[in-house]
Amino acid sequence: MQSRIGLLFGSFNPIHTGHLILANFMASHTDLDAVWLVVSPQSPFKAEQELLPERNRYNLVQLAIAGNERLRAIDIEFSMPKPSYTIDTLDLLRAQYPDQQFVLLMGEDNLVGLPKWKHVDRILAEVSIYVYPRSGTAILPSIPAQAHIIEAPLLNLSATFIRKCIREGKSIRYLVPENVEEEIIRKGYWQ
Ligand SMILES: Nc1ncnc2c1ncn2[C@@H]1O[C@H](COP(=O)(O)OP(=O)(O)OP(=O)(O)O)[C@@H](O)[C@H]1O
Ligand SMILES: O=C(O)c1ccc[n+]([C@@H]2O[C@H](COP(=O)([O-])O)[C@@H](O)[C@H]2O)c1
Repeated sequence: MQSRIGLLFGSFNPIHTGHLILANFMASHTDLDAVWLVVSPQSPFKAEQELLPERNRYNLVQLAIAGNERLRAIDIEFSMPKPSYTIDTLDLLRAQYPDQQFVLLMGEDNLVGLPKWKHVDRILAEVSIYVYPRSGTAILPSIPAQAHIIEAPLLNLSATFIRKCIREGKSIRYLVPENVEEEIIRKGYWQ
C-alpha cells in the first residue's frame, strides 16, 4: 500500500529536540504516515565550519529516533555529489521507493531561499510542501500556492545554539535526547 512520507532535510549538526518535536508531530498529527530525516552531508547554502562528519551526524539521528516507528534516518545523500540538491535526492528516492508518495517538509526560514533552489519549478510541480512557521513571525506572503501551512508546535532551538552551549561548557540536557547528549559528551563533539 502507498504511504505518504514527509521528508525533513537537514544538516542535523546535531539533531535536537526541536527537530524531533516537529518530525513526530508531522508523522502523527497530519495525513503523513511517517517522516524520514534526510541527513545532508553539505547543504548548498551553508558554509558550515563546525560540521561533524556526516556518518557521526547520522548516528546521532539514529540514536535520537530509536524506538519511534514513524521516524527513519536516511543517508542516501552520502553517496551523491556534494552539495546536496533536494531535487536530485527526490529523484533518487522516487526511483528507489516507487510506491511511496513524498511530501517536502520545510520551515519558513527555508522558504525565503526556495526560489534559488536547483530546479525549483520541478520541485513545486512534482511534490506537495508542508510549511511550518519557524521564526515566530507571520507566514511570508510569498508562500507558494502548492504549500500547506501546518501549525506544528515549535521550540525556539537551533543546532547553532546547541554547539555554542557545548563550546561554553553549558548543559544541553533536554535540548537533545539523553542518549544523544551522552554520545556527544563521550566523543567530545564540538568541544
Ligand atoms: N527548532 C526547530 N523547530 C522546527 N524545525 C526546525 C528547528 N530547528 C531546525 N528546524 C528545521 O529542520 C531542518 C533542518 O535543520 P538544520 O539541520 O539546518 O538545523 P538547525 O537547527 O537550523 O541548524 P543550524 O543552527 O546549524 O543552522 C530545517 O528545515 C529547519 O527549518
Ligand atoms: O536543492 C537546493 O538547491 C537546496 C538549497 C538549499 C537547501 N536545500 C536543502 O534544504 C535543507 C536545509 O537547508 P539548510 O541550509 O537550512 O540546512 C538542506 O539539507 C538541503 O537538503 C536544498
